Amino acid sequence: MSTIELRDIHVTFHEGGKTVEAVKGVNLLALDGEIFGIVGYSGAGKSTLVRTINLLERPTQGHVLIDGEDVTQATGAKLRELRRKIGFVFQSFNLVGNLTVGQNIQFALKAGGWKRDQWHDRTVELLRLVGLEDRVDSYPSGLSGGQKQRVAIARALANEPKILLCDEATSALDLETTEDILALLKRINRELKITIVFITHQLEVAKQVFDHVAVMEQGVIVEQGETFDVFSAPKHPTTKSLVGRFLGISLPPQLIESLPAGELVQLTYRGDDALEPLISDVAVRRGVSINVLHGNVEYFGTRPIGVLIVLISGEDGAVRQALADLKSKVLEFHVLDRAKIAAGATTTQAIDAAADAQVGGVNASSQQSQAQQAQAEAQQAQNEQTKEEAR
Ligand SMILES: Nc1ncnc2c1ncn2[C@@H]1O[C@H](COP(=O)(O)OP(=O)(O)OP(=O)(O)O)[C@@H](O)[C@H]1O
Repeated sequence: MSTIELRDIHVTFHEGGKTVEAVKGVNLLALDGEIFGIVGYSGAGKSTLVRTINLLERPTQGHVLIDGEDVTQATGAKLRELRRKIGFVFQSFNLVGNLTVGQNIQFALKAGGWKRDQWHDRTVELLRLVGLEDRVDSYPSGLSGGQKQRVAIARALANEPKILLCDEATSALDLETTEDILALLKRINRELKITIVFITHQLEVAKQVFDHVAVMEQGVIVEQGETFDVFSAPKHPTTKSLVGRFLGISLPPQLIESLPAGELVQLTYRGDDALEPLISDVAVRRGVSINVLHGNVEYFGTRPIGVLIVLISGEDGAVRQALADLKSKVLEFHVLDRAKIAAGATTTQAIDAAADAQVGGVNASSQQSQAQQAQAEAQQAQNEQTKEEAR
């Protein structure tokens, strides 16, 4: 097991006269034996950051500490030793096509200084670990995506690393194969006590295996903490958007036309909170009707996060009070733009549209009050001029 600490990491690229600050002052601590996830949209700087851990990318500034030792300046034998301690699994598997499965693994064993007479037993041991002992003589072209990734994982474990870095390791796989690979990585993490840093844009992955998670955007970590805490109460717009897209449930556009008048609202809540009694309580107390139109619950580890779309109808003042009651009790509360959904938008787009309309409304009303004030000032100037003329 190993801890990984990144202190104030910066990575700046200079390319074709342009400067790209891919990572800007990242601090991160992955604990001994945990699975630490980094999530974010494409271009956020995740790959660049994770590559600084084994110095495939040298930080422009900052420090990389493995088990408390500052390795940032490691070169030569020290660097080779560091890389041996850290396995790497890529999205595209990176197997050598003209070598068999066994030879791909032996390539790593040779690089790691294993004696030739140890290769066979070690290869069998590794392939057994990933459930592919019968494919030692197959070529990568004869394997499925999931099998290729299993071989890549076996190869990454060849030199008994203490740390495994996974860069979008499941992004090229279908859902079922993703689950198999995640289960394998989880087993490796627990049984071999290997610390894993896993980067992905898929919350489907994050929710299943990450102990802690950091959310990255434009080279900085915008939020980090225990996975359930971060995703059940997202604070930064990027985290909200990732969660919104993941939990987002859509209403069929045709449904909107047949809905009675009322406010359409999306509520996100901790799935172990009792939301149904709350909804009926609010409905009775405020004298409104609240219809549940759609719902979804996702488990982050063993803990659920739920999302519901409800329609609240009744007298205007009562609906406003009901909205306020619900807003104070849930994690996230969004009024949906009905027109957008009727036009085929997802609920995430409808939330954004409603928020824009609100901002527009504020602007519009402030523009209106500015116009009223200008009119009042003009009227006052006119009055004073009239008084002046009268004198
Ligand atoms: N070698 C490089 N030279 C110049 N710019 C680079 C280099 N590597 C990455 N970048 C830039 O750094 C930024 C972050 O890229 P990075 O690949 O780390 O992001 P990411 O979050 O991993 O995204 P993706 O999942 O799409 O790879 C991008 O703007 C990218 O174009």
